[in-house]
Amino acid sequence: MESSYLGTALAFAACDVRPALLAIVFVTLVLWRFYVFTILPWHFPTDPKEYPYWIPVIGHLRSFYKSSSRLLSDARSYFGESCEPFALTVPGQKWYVLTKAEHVAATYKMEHLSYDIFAVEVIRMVGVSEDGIRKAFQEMGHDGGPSKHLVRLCKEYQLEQLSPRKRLHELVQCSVELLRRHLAYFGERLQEVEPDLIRIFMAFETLSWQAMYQYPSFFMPWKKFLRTPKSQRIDTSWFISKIEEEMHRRQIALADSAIFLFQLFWSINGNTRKAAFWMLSYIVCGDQDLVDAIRAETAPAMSEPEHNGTVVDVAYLVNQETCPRLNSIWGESARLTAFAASVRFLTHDIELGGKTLRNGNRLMMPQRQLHFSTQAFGHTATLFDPDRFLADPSLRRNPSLRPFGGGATMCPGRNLAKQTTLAFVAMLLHSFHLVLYPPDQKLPEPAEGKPSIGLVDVQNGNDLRVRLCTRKAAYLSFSFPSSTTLSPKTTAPLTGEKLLCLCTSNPIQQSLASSIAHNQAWAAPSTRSLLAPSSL
Ligand code: HEM
Repeated sequence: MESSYLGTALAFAACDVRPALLAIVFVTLVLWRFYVFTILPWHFPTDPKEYPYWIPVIGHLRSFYKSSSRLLSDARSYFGESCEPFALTVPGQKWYVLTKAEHVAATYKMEHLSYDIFAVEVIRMVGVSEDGIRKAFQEMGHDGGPSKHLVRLCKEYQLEQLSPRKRLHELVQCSVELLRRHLAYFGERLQEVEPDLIRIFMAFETLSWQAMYQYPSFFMPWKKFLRTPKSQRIDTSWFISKIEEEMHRRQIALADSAIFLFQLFWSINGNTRKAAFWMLSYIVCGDQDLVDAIRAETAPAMSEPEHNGTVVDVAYLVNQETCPRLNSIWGESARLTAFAASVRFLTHDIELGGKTLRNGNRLMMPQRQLHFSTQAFGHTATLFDPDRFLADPSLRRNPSLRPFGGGATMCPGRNLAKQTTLAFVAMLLHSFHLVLYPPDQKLPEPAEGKPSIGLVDVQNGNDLRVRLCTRKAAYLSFSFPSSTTLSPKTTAPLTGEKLLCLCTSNPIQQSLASSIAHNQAWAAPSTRSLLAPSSL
């Protein structure tokens, strides 16, 4: 009898305790929130204000992974669109966010701010062993010069390979002349060891980081590439050969070297294909006059088929004077689709816009916030305007325009990306009539929620389908690799109308004609293309 009283009393107590506990937790959180987001800012008025959150340490983790760009916009409007530096906690780490062009420009000039911490985090995340990381960051003398670590050397070699006055020309020539046939950086060997590389790479990009943990075999092609005797891959670029020599000198294990090479492959190819996709999407979804205007403007750059030199005069295409509209569209599509952020680590306090940004925290400069600034780009900032940079060429130098980042980490591949993309777009428009099929498609939606390290991906299920009809067989005939069995002169399929999923077109590696010749990009409306991101 007594025990049943006790049981009932305990049950009541348990029932009563839960709401009481909840109340205590709630009151504690309210007090903590009041202290952190009201009292502390009052004590430290020059510290950037922090966007409030409810769960300590976790901060804005959930909203960040749901849509980082939405979180940043929400935070900005919370602070009244003031453009002052503000702070965000994403888990356990405080990030200062800069959305004002002047602050971003000032930060890019602070070359002493550190980036290495992020380089190590990424290398570790993609699976390089601790031994590989140690060897990569080991300072070693080189050719009698000062001691440098591999990541620094890699950057210097990239700059030499990609600088217009140095080795860029050879790379662009190779990329454009053999647009689809060559992996310009790695030569043909990489494609030979893994013919399915493009599809695997796009699958990787879709699954992003998860892919590396789930499929360690992903790095196999680069291992096979490294194992291939150099005499069998003499078309490897200068840059890749130098990095390979350096990794060998440092005795970096094969598995780690393969991951380093993969990372380079990723940075070289990941964004360029998206640039071509978005640029073509804007053009094809615009009106026919735009297509005609670009064709007329770029026509002098297209050489005659009998001519044995380059198919397309890239210098003519990238020149603002000779091709102002093409260049305007390049700038505009990069402005609208750049979703990355430059990042820095604060190794000491800095002053910016009257605020003190404290040592030990991280700094983020998100491009999208700058690119959608109505102050810089007017009330149409969120809309595509093909003539924006044509009407106001000074916008090209506006400090709010940062599709390639800036300062010490500014993208060294920007010239290569622009040249190959414009060459690809011009070749495509001169080779084909492009018609939306089905006709009522809208511009694909960007996958805004997905974190990006460059241009935004397309939203799942948003591929654009176009019907291609050949205009000039001559350009196509150039596009065919000699190895393909479908010779340009004899191939029947090219005379008819065909479907191509634009997403499949990797301008450097795959090329339009190769896609068609290998039947990879053909897709009946009911058949999902193997390569379309949404089908992976
Ligand atoms: C449209 C195409 C491309 C876009 C939008 C793009 C964008 C970017 C951005 C935003 C950054 C970070 C900048 C910063 O932190 O401030 C970056 C860095 C980098 N990009 Fe690109 N990129 C493109 C193409 C390329 C190509 C073709 C290559 C190589 C051939 C390349 C190589 C690199 C490298 C090595 C870095 C790291 C630089 C460093 O840490 O110092 N990118 N890119």
